[in-house]
Amino acid sequence: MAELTEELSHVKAEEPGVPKTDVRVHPDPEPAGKDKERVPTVIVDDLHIIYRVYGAATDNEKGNAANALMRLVKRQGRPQMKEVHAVRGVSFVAYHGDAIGIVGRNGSGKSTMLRAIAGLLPPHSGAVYTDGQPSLLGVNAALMRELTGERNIVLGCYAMGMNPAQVKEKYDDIVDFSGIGEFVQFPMSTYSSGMGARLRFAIASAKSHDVLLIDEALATGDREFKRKSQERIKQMRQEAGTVFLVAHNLDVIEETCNRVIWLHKGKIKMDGDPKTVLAAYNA
Ligand SMILES: Nc1ncnc2c1ncn2[C@@H]1O[C@H](COP(=O)(O)OP(=O)(O)OP(=O)(O)O)[C@@H](O)[C@H]1O
Repeated sequence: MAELTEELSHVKAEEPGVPKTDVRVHPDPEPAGKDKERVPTVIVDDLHIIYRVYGAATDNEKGNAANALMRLVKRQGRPQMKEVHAVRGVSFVAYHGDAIGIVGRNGSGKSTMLRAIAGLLPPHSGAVYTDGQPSLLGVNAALMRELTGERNIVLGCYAMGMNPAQVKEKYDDIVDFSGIGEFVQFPMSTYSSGMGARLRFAIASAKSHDVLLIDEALATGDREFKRKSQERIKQMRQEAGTVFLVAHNLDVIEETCNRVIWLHKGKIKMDGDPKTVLAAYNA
């Protein structure tokens, strides 16, 4: 741990041409953890993520029925490849105890950045350094729809590294927290999207995470569930993890986070305390 911390601070010190942030209100906010140690958990260094989309139409080849039919008759595919530059040179450091809200308009790169921090998308250039295992909790996180909630809880807990005794100990708490009641015995394909999201959040938050990434998970819950999940996030912060939260509901971000990063067209537009950043974002 000490070695990694030293290595991370070394990397930060060497940053060459970063950051290209428009505004840094408070670039290194005080960590919210008990010990107030400034231990970096995530360093994002001039990160670029580019998607390659194969078979995309060229600009002069509009996607209409006549063109599609012609290609079908000629048995032509669409060999063209287009690039979408979703994250463009993002740099920041997150610390133990931070709960960081990520805001931005649709398509600004929020989910892409979370997936990159989780290690699910390789950087085109730049790098992400994490201290500990990041866990991404998204609305579409992979639980198995054809299996019952019960089985998904067990599998999800195993996937997070729990042993059978720990799963047994946490099981009732997960079911209670999710509020899905007797639906736990039904396949997840019978759940509403809100029920599925609640169960995913309950599973993921049953364990303390080094770095927990939450993508819109709170958006689908009802008022009571939102309150409970905010409490749980606060608790996870105190347990010294780092939480990233992407949500369009700015009230949730303001109440839950101690720092907000505003992404705009793949770049950081502002990074600082929630009140200041959200006021600018709303302006
Ligand atoms: N799998 C993909 N393949 C190609 N392009 C993608 C893919 N996923 C996202 N993009 C593009 O990358 C850009 C950023 O998308 P991203 O989903 O990260 O934005 P977002 O801020 O999370 O949006 P939203 O608020 O709508 O969820 C968009 O232009 C989007 O079209």
